[in-house]
Amino acid sequence: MLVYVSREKRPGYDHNKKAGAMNALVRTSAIMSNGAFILNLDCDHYIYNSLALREAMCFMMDRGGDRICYVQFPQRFEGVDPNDRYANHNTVFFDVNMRALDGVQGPMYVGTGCVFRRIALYGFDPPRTTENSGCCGRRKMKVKCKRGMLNKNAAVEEDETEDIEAQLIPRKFGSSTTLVASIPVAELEGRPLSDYAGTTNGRPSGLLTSAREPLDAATVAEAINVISCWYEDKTEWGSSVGWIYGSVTEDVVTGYRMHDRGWRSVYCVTKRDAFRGTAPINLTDRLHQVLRWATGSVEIFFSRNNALFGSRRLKPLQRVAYLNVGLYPFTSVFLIVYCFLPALSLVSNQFIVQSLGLTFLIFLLSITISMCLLALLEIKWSGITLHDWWRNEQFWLTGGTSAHLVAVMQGLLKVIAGVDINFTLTAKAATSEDTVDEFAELYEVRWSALMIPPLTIIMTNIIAIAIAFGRTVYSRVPDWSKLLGGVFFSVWVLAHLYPFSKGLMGRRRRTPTIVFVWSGLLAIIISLMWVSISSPPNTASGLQIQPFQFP
Ligand SMILES: O=c1ccn([C@@H]2O[C@H](COP(=O)(O)OP(=O)(O)O[C@H]3O[C@H](CO)[C@@H](O)[C@H](O)[C@H]3O)[C@@H](O)[C@H]2O)c(=O)[nH]1
Ligand SMILES: [Mn+2]
Repeated sequence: MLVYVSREKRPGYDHNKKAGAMNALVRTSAIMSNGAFILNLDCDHYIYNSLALREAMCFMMDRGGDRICYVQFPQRFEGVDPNDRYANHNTVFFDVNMRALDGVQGPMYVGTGCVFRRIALYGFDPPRTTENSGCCGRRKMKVKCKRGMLNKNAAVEEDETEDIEAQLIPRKFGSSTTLVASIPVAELEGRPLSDYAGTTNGRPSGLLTSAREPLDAATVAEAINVISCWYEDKTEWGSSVGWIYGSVTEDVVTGYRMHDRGWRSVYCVTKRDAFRGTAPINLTDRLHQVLRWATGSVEIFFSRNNALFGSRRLKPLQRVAYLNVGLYPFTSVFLIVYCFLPALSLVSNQFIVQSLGLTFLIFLLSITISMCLLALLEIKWSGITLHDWWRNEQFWLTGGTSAHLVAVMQGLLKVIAGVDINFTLTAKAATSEDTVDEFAELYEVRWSALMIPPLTIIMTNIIAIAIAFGRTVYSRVPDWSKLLGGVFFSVWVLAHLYPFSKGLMGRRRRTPTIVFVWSGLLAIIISLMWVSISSPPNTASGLQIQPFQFP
């Protein structure tokens, strides 16, 4: 059965974007087919490997699979330039971070390519879970969750509480009795088979083979009723049932709520990509996409979805992972300081520490070595290429100094002054056959204020190098090794921002070098001016310049 659904939208009713659309779909499909499992794909993604669905079912239907809320597949993209200039494939995220999360409590939900268990979406608890307490969650307690209205074999004494729960149902799921009646059915059909030794409340075999009755007019009318725009009024849809509203990254929040209830999720990487989609390859679009994600993260940090307030069912490491999701945009502040520091020390001719002591060198060395080992481990373990990793590092700095910073400021504005956050949909690449260059988008330069901080960093570092160079050349005893040491850090920053500067140059591939030569010349001229201005006035001849000494 294929049904195309278009929900009702009206002025005066917030349609809640994607989250609202998904909730409407969940309800209307409950009436029409009530499948126990739901695949969610974005409009810019498609199925590339139909067998992937079966793999998801294997996890869900396996013994113990009834505590899995969703199976997430990696996002893979088409139409990205072969050099992957702005790390659009997000390889490090999808092949390192998400795979690592699979060993904790499960990967985050990333919005597309995800198979859900229907009743997990309804905001129910998993059948059983573990509560962690004590230091670092070392004390564990197995919990069998009461299934509330789902528990059909409830003891007679519980009848009274069930009645109360039954009365609350309209408040939770809305007024449709058909919808409410479909919930226990979906729960039963989603269970693993009962003939495993370990399953206590499995599904009798053959249950799913029974024929479905064709839709009658009454059913269709009910299916339309549940997607009318006032259906959600005074219900818990969007607050604790279904996709959660009010965030620009509704996916992370929705997945978090499930993990918080104690559900597990699974990451499934198939040999042949399960799904494929498009990604923005233009610098401006990419920066705006990252801005939206980072803004969502800051929002999460300042909301009740901050993992610090999570329940005890969240595994300690999973809590740390979600904390990181909310915190990472804030690192931009430090990142920006780090990008200006090399320039500052070149200009002022001072290193960040007064003297290079042994302890400092040991610290520096051990941190550097452990970071290198970490990178090596990530690359070896996940099988990504060095190129993928390097692109990711580069874009981390580009996004970190631009989008993340703006996201933090936007988030603070929202929290302190209540200014609302708008976001633009991620631009979809226009794939027309007649364009000569497949990656024309890549070279399109569209100005955005987000580009100012990285651009300033580039300029400052180039000028600083020129100043230091000029000073060393004109000093009586040139200290070249010191210059080299200082320049190294600046060049390291510049190397990270190379794809960004390429993005500003537009189409002609020759341009970057020319512009670099020009900006280099410009910076040297500025530096010479600086040197002549700052030369002390009491020198005898014109060109004699006092040597600069390490303080
Ligand atoms: O009013 C709306 C707006 C968006 N969508 C859907 O939301 C998807 C995501 O929007 P897109 O502009 O493609 O954003 P991306 O940055 O590509 O999306 C990533 O990030 C989003 C926010 O975290 C997730 O929702 C997505 O699943 C994830 O692919 C779209 O494909 C649509 O299917 C709607 O259904 N209704
Ligand atoms: Mn998209």
